[in-house]
Amino acid sequence: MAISLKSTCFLQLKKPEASFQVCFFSKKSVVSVKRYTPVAAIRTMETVGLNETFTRLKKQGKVAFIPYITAGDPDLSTTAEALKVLDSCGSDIIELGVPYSDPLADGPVIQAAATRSLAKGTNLNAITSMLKEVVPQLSCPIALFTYYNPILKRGTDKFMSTIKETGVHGLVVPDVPLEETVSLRTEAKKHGIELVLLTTPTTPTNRMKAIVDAAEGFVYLVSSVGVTGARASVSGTVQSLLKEIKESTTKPVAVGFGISTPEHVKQVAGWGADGVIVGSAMVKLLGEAKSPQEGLKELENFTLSLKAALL
Ligand SMILES: O=P(O)(O)OC[C@@H](O)[C@@H](O)c1c[nH]c2ccccc12
Repeated sequence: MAISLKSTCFLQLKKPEASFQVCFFSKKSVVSVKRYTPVAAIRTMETVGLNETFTRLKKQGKVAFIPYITAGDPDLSTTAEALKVLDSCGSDIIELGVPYSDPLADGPVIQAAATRSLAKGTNLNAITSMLKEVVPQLSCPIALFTYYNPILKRGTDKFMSTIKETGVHGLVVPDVPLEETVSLRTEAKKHGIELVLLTTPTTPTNRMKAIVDAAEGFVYLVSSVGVTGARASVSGTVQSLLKEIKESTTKPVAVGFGISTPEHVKQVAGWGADGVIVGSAMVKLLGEAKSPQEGLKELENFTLSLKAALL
């Protein structure tokens, strides 16, 4: 028996111990086929967290595909649809960026997306309202992506409780210095939020080890110095960086920055990454399309092409 999970449907199985096959379709082509027993299917419907997602994928010998998009670009209703498209095309975790006025680590594509989104009036309250509607419809966990200032403005405890209520599992804060992560980690843990930390090619080994020890969910390895943005190739140093990090932890390591083609995805997965993150190339498709519908269609095709590189 094969059903498409695009429509929410509940199977009435006469024999609860029976298992059934679920095909995940997109554009009438089967993206992946999974066999479920009713309990597993129900568990899958309730999204598991970041680390548990990596554990499940590792058991299957798979690498996580992790797209990033900026909330509110071109608008929040399109973001809601984009999350569902990314999920149905097989994303394993989705990074959702909170637009910020001074995105110092972002390149021109994501900076422009943040500017467009802020000009539309996007704010954290509108994003959390949208997420409360959409997260229950997703099968993969969300990691919210924000700079540190919006957290400080709202207050760390209030910020964490606010995002927890939306069903978000993870948080990535690219500009929080390691020394200031103690309070952030305490509040995140208190609210059951996995705080992802980043290490870069220029991070000294001892500092990298401290970052890796403190990271929850996964370790984000930034592939190259500079800001976010699609690059013609991914730096070969990623392979040795992954080896060095994996010698000091069993935590999953996902690689981001510059990855923008199926070849890049396959290459980084082949170097031993547990996850591959693609942001600017996704954001560009959505934010610069002639219409939201066209952007969503391009996003779907692009996501399937990148996901296929991991199947
Ligand atoms: O855009 P890229 O080069 O594909 O890199 C991923 C990146 O967009 C995403 O993870 C991200 C968005 N903003 C960031 C700021 C810092 C580090 C990472 C990010």
